Amino acid sequence: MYGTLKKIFAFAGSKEGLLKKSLLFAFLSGLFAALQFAALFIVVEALVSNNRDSRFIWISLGIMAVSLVGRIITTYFSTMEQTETGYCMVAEKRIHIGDRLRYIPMGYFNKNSIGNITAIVTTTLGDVENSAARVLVSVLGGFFNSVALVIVLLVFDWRNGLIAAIGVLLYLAAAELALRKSARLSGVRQHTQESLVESVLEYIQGMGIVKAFGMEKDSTQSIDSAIKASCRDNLKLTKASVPYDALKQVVVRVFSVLLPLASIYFWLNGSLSLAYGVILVVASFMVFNDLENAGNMASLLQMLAASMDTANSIDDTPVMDEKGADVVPASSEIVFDNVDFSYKVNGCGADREGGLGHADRKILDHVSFTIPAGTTTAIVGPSGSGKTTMCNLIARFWDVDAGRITVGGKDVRDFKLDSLMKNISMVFQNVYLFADSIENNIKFGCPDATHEQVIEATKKACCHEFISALPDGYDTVIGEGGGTLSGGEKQRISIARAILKNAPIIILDEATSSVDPENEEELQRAIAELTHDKTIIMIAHRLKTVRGADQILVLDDSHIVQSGTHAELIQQKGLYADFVSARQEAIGWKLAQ
Ligand SMILES: Nc1ncnc2c1ncn2[C@@H]1O[C@H](COP(=O)(O)OP(=O)(O)OP(=O)(O)O)[C@@H](O)[C@H]1O
Repeated sequence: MYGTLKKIFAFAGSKEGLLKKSLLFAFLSGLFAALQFAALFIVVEALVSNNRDSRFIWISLGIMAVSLVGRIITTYFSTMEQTETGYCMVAEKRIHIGDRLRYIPMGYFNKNSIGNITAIVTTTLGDVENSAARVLVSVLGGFFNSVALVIVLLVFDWRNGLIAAIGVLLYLAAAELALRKSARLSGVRQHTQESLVESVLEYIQGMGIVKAFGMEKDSTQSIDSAIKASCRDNLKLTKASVPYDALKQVVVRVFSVLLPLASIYFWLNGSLSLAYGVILVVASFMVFNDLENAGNMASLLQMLAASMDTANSIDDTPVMDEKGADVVPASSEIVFDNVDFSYKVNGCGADREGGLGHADRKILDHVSFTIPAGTTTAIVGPSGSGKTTMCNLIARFWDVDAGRITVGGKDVRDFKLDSLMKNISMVFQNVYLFADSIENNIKFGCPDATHEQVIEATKKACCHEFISALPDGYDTVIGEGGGTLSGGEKQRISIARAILKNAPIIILDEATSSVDPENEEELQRAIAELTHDKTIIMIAHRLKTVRGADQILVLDDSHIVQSGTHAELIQQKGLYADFVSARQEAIGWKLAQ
């Protein structure tokens, strides 16, 4: 139990002080409660000795009043501090996780699916938020109070005190056994809870496909089994604690009877006064009442500890930014120097410890090339050859396994991610827009931009007109993922975002999906504005774009198999010429028009 309590204090982080304050108030509340005991003693002794002096009644009432007011005030503050601790420490943790995720290699998101992370940030931390501080204060407060009462019993009559102490120790032993038993099961339950959230998310996200293929019935199978697993593990956890709960009950019941019986016995044999006897009978009920409350809460401790372990597990993932510095590169030249890269099947891309597992496929094998500053480089190659991966490595979504990638002569691993990304704008094929206003989506990489700057960017990206025509214009809130806009509109908004950011390097994944002619023309104009005077690396699908590039890199089978201008490559026999001649019938990549 000590380890679990320590974990909660550590989890509280900068809010540890608040937690301690809350405990202090709970402890004071216990002391005020014990005052009732003194008041009662005064009354009982007056009754037993037939003392009719009303002063005793007034003193007793006065003590009772102090006890009551003291309890109300201390309980109020203890509850307030608990609530604040719960919300604040979890808010801190959520922000910390959010920050950390920015610096974790993308491979982590493969291993730990989005559902898993969502479960941690919502349900797992929700449990901690609502109950960690309350449970801790109730458990520790309860134990403090019962120990304090045992001490009082020892002072009044050591024999009764000893019996109570044995009862408390036996109860604590049973509670510790219960905690140990639930430790393993709590972890399993935590895992099934995460799987449940994961299945629900997947079910909702895949609803469109499910409907399109009429698979509604089959698609619920995974969610059904996740619900059943969650139910099974919750039951297992509860059932596992039943014998220990019963044991705790036996201890409480036996000692609750034993203590008053002992007081009566000692009074009958003349070794205890009547007043002491009555007080000891009352106190014996109080000892086990507090202990029982604390013990019931203690069974939640292990579940909370498991939740905290899960939330902390994100901290164990190595981040990419630890050695980075704020670098302003001398130029926007990009160099791949003997780069090797493969996705790790059992780890993330940045994990370079284990070498290649048997199922790891090398995506890049000793790849070297230079993209001079201010030029356009088109990457072409069959589907799955690694074009996107190559672009993502420049932005350090993953780290290379061997060799190095430099920007302006500096290894990208020497940059802080923020300072690297100041130099790069990425325009993806699948645009993601946040459930926020159009203006905020455009300002995403540049939050300090003015409205005028946003309009200037949208005019260049050919999207000002359609945005202005929307009922709320730039304040229009778009659905999550940009669901309420067409593909072409989303693409142009993402280009406006990149224009506003004005980074010297543009990584562009050209749209393959057929855009209608009107959109197509506007899209090309937007791209021309974006890429003006920049260093561009693009995954090109259209022959027109490829032709205009200063350099074409043909990627196949983990190597750059050809490089040069269109005119040079078309002269050579090879993959590029084959692809150009195959045109529309191209096997994996399309050169439209
Ligand atoms: N996150 C990932 N984890 C594991 N393997 C991946 C991951 N992303 C891509 N791959 C694999 O790496 C290979 C290269 O993928 P990549 O997306 O870079 O190719 P591409 O040339 O851009 O393909 P396309 O033209 O179809 O978009 C593919 O076999 C792909 O399945």
